[in-house]
Amino acid sequence: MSTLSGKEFATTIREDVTERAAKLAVDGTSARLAVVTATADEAAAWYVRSIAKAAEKVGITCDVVDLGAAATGAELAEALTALSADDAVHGVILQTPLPDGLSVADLASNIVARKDVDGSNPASLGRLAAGLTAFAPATAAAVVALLEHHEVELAGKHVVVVGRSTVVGKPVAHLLLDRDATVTVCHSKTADLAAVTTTGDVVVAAVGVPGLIKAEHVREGATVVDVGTNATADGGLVGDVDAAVAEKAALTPVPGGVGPVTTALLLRNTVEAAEAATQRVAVPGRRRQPSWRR
Ligand SMILES: NC(=O)C1=CN([C@@H]2O[C@H](COP(=O)(O)OP(=O)(O)OC[C@H]3O[C@@H](n4cnc5c(N)ncnc54)[C@H](OP(=O)(O)O)[C@@H]3O)[C@@H](O)[C@H]2O)C=CC1
Ligand SMILES: Nc1nc(=O)c2c([nH]1)NC[C@@H]1CN(c3ccc(C(=O)N[C@@H](CCC(=O)O)C(=O)O)cc3)C=[N+]21
Repeated sequence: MSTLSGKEFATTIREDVTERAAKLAVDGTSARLAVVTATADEAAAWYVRSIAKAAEKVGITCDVVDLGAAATGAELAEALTALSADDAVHGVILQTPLPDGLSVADLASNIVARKDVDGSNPASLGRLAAGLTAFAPATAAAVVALLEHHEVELAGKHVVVVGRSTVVGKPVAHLLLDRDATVTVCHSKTADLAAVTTTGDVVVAAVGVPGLIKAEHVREGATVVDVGTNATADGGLVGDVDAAVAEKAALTPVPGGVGPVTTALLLRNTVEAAEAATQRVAVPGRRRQPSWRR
C-alpha cells in the first residue's frame, strides 16, 4: 500500500513560513522562538538542535534557554514567566523530559497562551476541547495535517487513537472530533487492543513501543499514522508500527512522516504568533504606519 510521506509536505510548510518570516522582517519584526530545556537526555538534546537548525533556515531566531538537569521548578517557572512577558519573544516551548518530580502541565501554565506554540499550557488544551482558538500541540496538529494533505477522509470515519497522553493522544482526539470523525481512544488498560484497532478506518499509533501495532491490529485498506519515535540501539529511529503493516494499509513512515511535519508546524505556529503580536501593537496611540509608508 502507499506510503504517506511527510517530507515534501514539511518542505511546503517551511517555504510558507520562510516567506511570512521575511515579510515580518521587512516590517522590523524578527520572529523569535525560545526553547526552555532542563535535561541531559540525548534524544531531547537532538530534538532541540533540530528545532534550532530548522528555525534558522526559515528565518526564525531560536534561543535555547538551557537551565541544566538540576533546575528547580521555581527556576523553570521564572524563566517561562519572563519569556511570556518579553515582547521580543513570540513562541515559548518547554522541552521534556523535566527533572524528576516536576510536572509539564503545571510548569507550562506559565506560558502565556498567545506564545504557547506547542500547546503545552493546559489552558490551550481546554480551549481546543471547547472549540476556541488555541495552538494545538504541534505533533497532534501534524497528524491531522498529514492526513488532510494526503486527502484521507475523516468525516464520518472511525479513527482509533492508541495512546492518551496530553501531548499527542488527547489533543489529536479533539482535533479529529472537530473534523467529524468518530473517535475511539485506546491505552495500556484497553482489554483487547486488536479488537478495537481492526475496526478503525484510520489508526493513529502514539505509544512509544516499537512495533506494537502489527498486521493483525489493522484492517485491510486502512490508513495508519505512526507517531512513535523510538531510538534503536544502533542510533536509528523506529516507530510504533511494524513494517508488515505496510502490506495491507497506507502508512506514514518513520523517519520522514509525522516528525518533519511536527517541526514545520511548530515554526508555522511561531510565525503566526509573531504576526499576531504585530497586529496587537496596532491599537490607538501605537498605530502602525499606513501601508503606503511601509
Ligand atoms: N513525532 C513527534 O513529533 C512526536 C513523537 N512522539 C513519540 O510518540 C510516542 C508516544 O509519545 P507520548 O504520547 O509522549 O508517550 P506517553 O508515554 O506519554 O504515552 C504513551 C501512551 O501509550 C499508551 N500505551 C503504552 N503501552 C501501551 C500498550 N501496550 N497498548 C496500548 N497503549 C499503550 C499509554 O497508556 P497509559 O495512559 O495507560 O499509560 C499512554 O497513553 C513516543 O514514541 C514518542 O517518542 C511524541 C511526541 C512528538
Ligand atoms: N511537548 C513536546 N512536543 C513535542 O513535539 C515532542 C516532545 N514534547 N517530546 C519529544 C518528542 C519527539 N519529537 C520529535 C519531533 C520530530 C522528529 C523528527 O523530525 N524526526 C525525523 C527523523 C530524524 C532522524 O532520522 O533521526 C523524522 O521523523 O523524519 C522526531 C521527534 C517531538 N517531541
